[in-house]
Amino acid sequence: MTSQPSAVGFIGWRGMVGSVLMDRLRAENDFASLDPVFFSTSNAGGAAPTIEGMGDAGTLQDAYDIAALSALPILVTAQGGDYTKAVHSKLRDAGWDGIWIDAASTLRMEESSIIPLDPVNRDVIDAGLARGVKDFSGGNCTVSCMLMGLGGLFNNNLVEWTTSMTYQAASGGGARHMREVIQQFGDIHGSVSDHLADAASAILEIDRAVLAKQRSGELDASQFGVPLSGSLIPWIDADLGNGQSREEWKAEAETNKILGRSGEDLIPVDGLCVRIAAMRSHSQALTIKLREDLPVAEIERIIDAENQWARVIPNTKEASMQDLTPVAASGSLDIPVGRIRKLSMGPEYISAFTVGDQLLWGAAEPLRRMLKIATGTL
Ligand SMILES: NC(=O)C1=CN([C@@H]2O[C@H](COP(=O)(O)OP(=O)(O)OC[C@H]3O[C@@H](n4cnc5c(N)ncnc54)[C@H](OP(=O)(O)O)[C@@H]3O)[C@@H](O)[C@H]2O)C=CC1
Ligand SMILES: N[C@@H](CC(=O)OP(=O)(O)O)C(=O)O
Repeated sequence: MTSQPSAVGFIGWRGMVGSVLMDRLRAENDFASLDPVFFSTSNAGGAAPTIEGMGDAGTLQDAYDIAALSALPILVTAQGGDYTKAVHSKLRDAGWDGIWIDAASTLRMEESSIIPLDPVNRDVIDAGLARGVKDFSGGNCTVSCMLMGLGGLFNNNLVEWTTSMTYQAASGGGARHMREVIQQFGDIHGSVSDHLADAASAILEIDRAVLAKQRSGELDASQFGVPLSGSLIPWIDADLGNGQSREEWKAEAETNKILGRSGEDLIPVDGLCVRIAAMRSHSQALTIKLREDLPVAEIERIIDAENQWARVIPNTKEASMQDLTPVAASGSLDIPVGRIRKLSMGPEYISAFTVGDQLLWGAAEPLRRMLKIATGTL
């Protein structure tokens, strides 16, 4: 017996996160068990995206039409926080009790919501569904990628505390930020290309010219505020006024919410979040205080065994350079975890370095899998 496809409304499907989600849904043939309705905030009445094997795609519905949205049992949105703020409470106030699956942070820390990352917290998701939770907000990209890599240590209750120092890609800001980084690199190159073509030209002269360009105010820095290419920005998201950025605050708050920990069980997680000119993979260097002194080989085994995506990279120069970089991780669901070694502070202190595609496990993939859980296909 074949079951009926599940009706699902998609909002934000053509944005950057939404496009990655659509690619993953297509790649996994998920539309075979879905009856999708596509919405738009800007082009209602336009043509809906074509899905192979599904016939006429029909037209786009108005993403602000509460009645049209309410007709569906599941809504998936990657439209953004402003959209969630504008629509979610209207839907609930109108009595809609469907499942809301969201990429935005707006509802993430609400008591009524769960942060889905099922390879790490399937138990939390299932318990939530059983008690009637209806709102599922995907986690912060850095947090989700960190837990996908190091979930084995957390879920085996081995982490006493951790610091995470991040190296976050331009994509975390959005599509325009990615373009800005490439444009800046191009403009900087253009300002010294004559010197570069001459192998005999003095490197300090090139360096001076690059710096002059970066400081000239001529580079378009309208997205990041200051030049990022050939530099970095040691602050991400809002200033909370206590010395901490909002991105840094999310590390502890969201990690513990994902793991279902609170009160005395809360694991301290803190560090600095830094923007670098990588494209779409976030990296982070961790110092972890373990609850016990375990051999490195056992730590590696626990990390590797936790899920099919966490992949231990041997702590060698060659392997780290080949397999533990944003270039290596981008476009892949694998989460490489390397540089695992004991630190000189004591036998329970280890380092680790992990990289993850922030548009896959950091944004789209937890939503895709939550949709499958909600429709009973995972
Ligand atoms: N960027 C990231 O790294 C992450 C983002 N998120 C969250 O996901 C949400 C969406 O982010 P993101 O995908 O980066 O946002 P985008 O700006 O890429 O897309 C958002 C919406 O903008 C509209 N839009 C306007 N012009 C265009 C265009 N030229 N191409 C495509 N879409 C266009 C589309 O709406 P319409 O079709 O209705 O016009 C689209 O759904 C945010 O809430 C963000 O917080 C979560 C995790 C990571
Ligand atoms: N703030 C993240 C991206 C993001 O959208 O995060 P969040 O989903 O927590 O708002 C970054 O800039 O890399």
